[in-house]
Amino acid sequence: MKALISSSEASKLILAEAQATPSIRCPLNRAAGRILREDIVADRDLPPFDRAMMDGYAIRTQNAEAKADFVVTGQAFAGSPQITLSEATSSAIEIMTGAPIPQGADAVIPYEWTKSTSNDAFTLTSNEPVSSGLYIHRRASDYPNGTVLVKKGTRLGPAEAGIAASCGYAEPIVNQLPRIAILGSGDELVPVETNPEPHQIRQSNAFAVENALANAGYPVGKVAFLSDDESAARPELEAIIGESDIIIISGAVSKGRKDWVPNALNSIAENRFHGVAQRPGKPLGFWKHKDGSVIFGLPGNPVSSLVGTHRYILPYLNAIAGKSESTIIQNVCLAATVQPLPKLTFFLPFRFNNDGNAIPAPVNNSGDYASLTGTVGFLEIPAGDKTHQPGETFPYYLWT
Ligand SMILES: Nc1nc2c(c(=O)[nH]1)N[C@H]1C(S)=C(S)[C@@H](COP(=O)(O)OP(=O)(O)OC[C@H]3O[C@@H](n4cnc5c(N)ncnc54)[C@H](O)[C@@H]3O)O[C@H]1N2
Ligand code: MOO
Repeated sequence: MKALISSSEASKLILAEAQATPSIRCPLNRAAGRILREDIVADRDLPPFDRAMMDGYAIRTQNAEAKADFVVTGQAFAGSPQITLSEATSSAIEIMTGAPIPQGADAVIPYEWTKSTSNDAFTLTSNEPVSSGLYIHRRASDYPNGTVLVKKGTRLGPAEAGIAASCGYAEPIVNQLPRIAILGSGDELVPVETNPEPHQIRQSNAFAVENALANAGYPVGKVAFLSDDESAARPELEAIIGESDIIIISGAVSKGRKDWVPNALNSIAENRFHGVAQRPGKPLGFWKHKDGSVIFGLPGNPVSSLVGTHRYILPYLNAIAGKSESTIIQNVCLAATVQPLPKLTFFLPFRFNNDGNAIPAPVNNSGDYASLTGTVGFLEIPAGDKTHQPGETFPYYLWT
């Protein structure tokens, strides 16, 4: 490891390598979680016609004021073209939610406000005021044709997918997904379904990191394990680098005798940094391969791997995807005192209290992943000496 660099410097060096992935058209039903590379523009007024907001009767309000009996002269259904309310006094059209308001009608009275007097007649029984426009969702009252409804750079969540569909975007232009590989390392690791020997542990980091990425919209294409024996593992490492855009190696990046990964990477890729003044996750490293792929070396301790993923890898993925909000980092108020670390940026897990302030929830050490459950993410506390007081604000990152 070289001299430690600061967390913000590490982030800058990583983001300096963030080149946008190509834009592609993707069928809407497979675009969930992708980042829009085009604006979604209304191709018609929203709503596109005056539509009924209740099941009931479309009438002229002047007749309602007279407390007249109404005669039903027709029916209007959603999906049927607009019809006309006859000019005869007291005529009404029975109408369903979503149907076009008949020509000549200016209000919809819900069934609940009426009583049938015969098969095709009713009276008004409610004292509710019936004003012009009642239960009519007016054409263009939400957005006129041509309005940008969702901006380029937005993640396609459920609402955005619905909006894109209603505007005719069957195949919106979105980010192409990078090919991501996660590599675990360490001879102590055994598969999750195994009964470990006393000196073994079940591998957990790849699951945690893969989950974090998948939840954020970045599915992982490959997960593999490297042995601590460099000569056996190195060809596999090189093959995986050759077929991936982003390689995340968890473990074997520190100073142990079997921590061969950093030197191996140094010989095949350019090291941008190795060692960050932070806790947890000090031995974090970052390499750029000449064929364009990037390699993150996450420290193997589970808390360090997860914090590094959220603090550095997800912002990189958001940047290459073109996500516009990726640069916005929110701040939260402390609900309790926090002692910073003198020389290291401190990533401190926390929970929200009922007021939305942060209750620190420190882990025992960076192997203590069980303490993360119940936390929502972590605070970023800069290096310093002075105890921070409740009410002071700090940036935070949420688990995905
Ligand atoms: N002399 C020094 N020793 C260490 C330093 C240092 O600066 N000088 N840094 C320490 C810090 S901080 C960390 S963090 C660790 C990181 O070490 P490695 O990245 O080399 O990780 P490993 O040694 O392979 O593993 C650490 C720990 O995590 C467990 N592990 C690894 N992979 C997984 C996995 N996939 N699932 C679950 N658990 C995993 C592993 O068994 C170890 O217990 O180095 C310190 N040492
Ligand atoms: O910095 Mo290491 O990630 O704490 O154990």
